[in-house]
Amino acid sequence: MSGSLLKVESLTKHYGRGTGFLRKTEPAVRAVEDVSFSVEAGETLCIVGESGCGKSTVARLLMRIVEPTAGRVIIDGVDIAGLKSHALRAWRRRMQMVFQDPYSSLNPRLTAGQIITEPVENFERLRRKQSQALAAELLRKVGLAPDMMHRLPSELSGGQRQRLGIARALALQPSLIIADEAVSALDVSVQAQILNLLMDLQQQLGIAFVFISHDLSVVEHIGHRVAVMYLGRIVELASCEALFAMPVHPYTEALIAAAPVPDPTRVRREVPVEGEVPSPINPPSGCTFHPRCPIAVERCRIERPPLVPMADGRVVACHVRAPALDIHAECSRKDADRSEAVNPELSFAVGRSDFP
Ligand SMILES: Nc1ncnc2c1ncn2[C@@H]1O[C@H](COP(=O)(O)OP(=O)(O)OP(=O)(O)O)[C@@H](O)[C@H]1O
Repeated sequence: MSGSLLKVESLTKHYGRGTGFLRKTEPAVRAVEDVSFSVEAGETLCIVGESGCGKSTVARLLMRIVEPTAGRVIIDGVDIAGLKSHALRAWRRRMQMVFQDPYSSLNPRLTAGQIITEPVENFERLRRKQSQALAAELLRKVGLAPDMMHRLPSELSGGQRQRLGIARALALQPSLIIADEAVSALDVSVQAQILNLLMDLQQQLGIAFVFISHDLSVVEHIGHRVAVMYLGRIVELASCEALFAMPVHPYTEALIAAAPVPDPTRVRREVPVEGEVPSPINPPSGCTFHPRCPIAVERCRIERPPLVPMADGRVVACHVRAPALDIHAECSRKDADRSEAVNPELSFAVGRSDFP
């Protein structure tokens, strides 16, 4: 995985809550805990999970809008934590963000043309003709007429504004775009247009996406791989195809079962997930999903399950469905009994790992 465009290693963010009543230090919000993944050039990695599971905090950590409590974000081999202002600015050209709300994320006083060219003008001076040509080119790229460059955001529809947000993100020719709920505020038909536009741009320009969404139908449409988050942690990371065909973690299974099925011929198992999402201030012991899990066993209450690589390349954190093997104990047993060449139980654990 050394050639990954983006590598995230054990990323953790605890939001401090300062001192409260009677100067007692209030416990931190454990928003993101030990999150690791990688993204290849031209790939779309989706991050899904219920509200409050830490998706947007991951996005903010990737963009260095907030500082991590621990862990590393490495882009093209460079750890962004070590970058000082000049290098950080240069690096920011490579990673851009598209936000959920196309209404509030665009400056209402600037024209579409100024909005698009502003990021470039932060780095270099453009002549009037150059900026007009750039705005026209990028508007065309996102399916808008070049003469829209003279309009204000208030004169555009929701879908047109989101296209404008994408054009702005493209202006610096990034290799990675972080899209945080980028289509959630749009009508379903406009959502499909924007998703198709993002996929076309990926094909043409080889851009990678980290696509954050709570909507599984959107993820199934656009994703190559999917990371499922629960209470700040990744519980399953798999190819999109494998995840939807056969979810392994009981939380993934419940999320997919709860999502509306667009195809009536496709039957999904009913897997109810009961109870509320616990607080990230005082998360449950062991597997944090255990209080809501229909298949939890005693071990789940005590021990946190590690992410275990499976034969099809996915990683899953579940004591029941993906039990971690004690490889050392297994090897000693094998040394003692050399008559058996291959252990069929061990073979499942050898697959492509998403650990950096
Ligand atoms: N600045 C902050 N200070 C304290 N706690 C925060 C802060 N930002 C987020 N949190 C908490 O961190 C946790 C994760 O929040 P985050 O916004 O990352 O979740 P999310 O999965 O993106 O949710 P949503 O889908 O609702 O946007 C939540 O419990 C949230 O309340």
